[in-house]
Amino acid sequence: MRDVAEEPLLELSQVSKYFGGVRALHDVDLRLYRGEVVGLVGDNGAGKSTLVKVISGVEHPDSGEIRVRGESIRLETPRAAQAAGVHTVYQDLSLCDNLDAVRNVFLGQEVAGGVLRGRRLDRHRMETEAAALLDSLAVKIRSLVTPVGGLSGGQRQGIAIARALISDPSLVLLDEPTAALGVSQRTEVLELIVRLRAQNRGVLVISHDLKDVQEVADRVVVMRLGSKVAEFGRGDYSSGDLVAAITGAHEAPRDNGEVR
Ligand SMILES: Nc1ncnc2c1ncn2[C@@H]1O[C@H](COP(=O)(O)OP(=O)(O)OP(=O)(O)O)[C@@H](O)[C@H]1O
Repeated sequence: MRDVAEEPLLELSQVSKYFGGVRALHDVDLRLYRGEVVGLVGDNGAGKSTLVKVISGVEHPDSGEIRVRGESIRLETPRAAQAAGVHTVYQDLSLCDNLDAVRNVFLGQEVAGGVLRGRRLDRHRMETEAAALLDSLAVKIRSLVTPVGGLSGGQRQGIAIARALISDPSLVLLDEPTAALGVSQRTEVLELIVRLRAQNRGVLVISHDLKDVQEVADRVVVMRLGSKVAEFGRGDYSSGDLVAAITGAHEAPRDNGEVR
């Protein structure tokens, strides 16, 4: 059933997480809907990674509730998160440079002897499916059968996202997808994000790059010291507003928005 009604795909209520005496997350509320891109920003140590880990089943909240499509759920493991339709692409992408794009797209999902969702997969079928996934993201790779080590950062991100799409997740979490990329590759990756949204998935993007976030996000959530401190809709904020929320300043700095 399609939930075109306003039921959030993902809803966090009052989620807190401690590491010993460190309060990494404090009563965080977050909603994510289908077909929207939410940017998650904050200074170092703000709690972004912890939040992503909690949503991806890597860490477990000490208190609070997580709902997926309205149902309260315990995301005990990354596999449980994936089964709930949540897939995370981490910054390191976890690609095997010596393997080709097809093998990378299926990496870790062929463990049961090439069986995917109950179907046995042969190489030909894997090639066809990998090509279709990459196509759906408009990722252009000259050859699917050469090692991915020599591909551009944008293409590599495309392959990692294609791999995420094998399980047809409704929510994709991207951890710093544009970090360390040149201008044209960043544009490619922002286009990938737009495609994920067009596929009616929810997308949560962690980024330090406020320009990228402003460009691609329908909403921006700002974290500071473990708490969600602000939320802005597209077009409802300036760069200065974002910087002020991130740093906790009451007024935007006047010196070109440089973050200290
Ligand atoms: N495994 C851990 N053990 C102890 N403290 C942790 C652990 N993971 C995170 N923290 C602490 O929790 C707080 C939030 O960290 P987190 O990594 O979530 O922030 P972040 O916003 O992702 O920062 P960055 O942008 O630097 O990655 C920090 O004070 C951090 O030191």
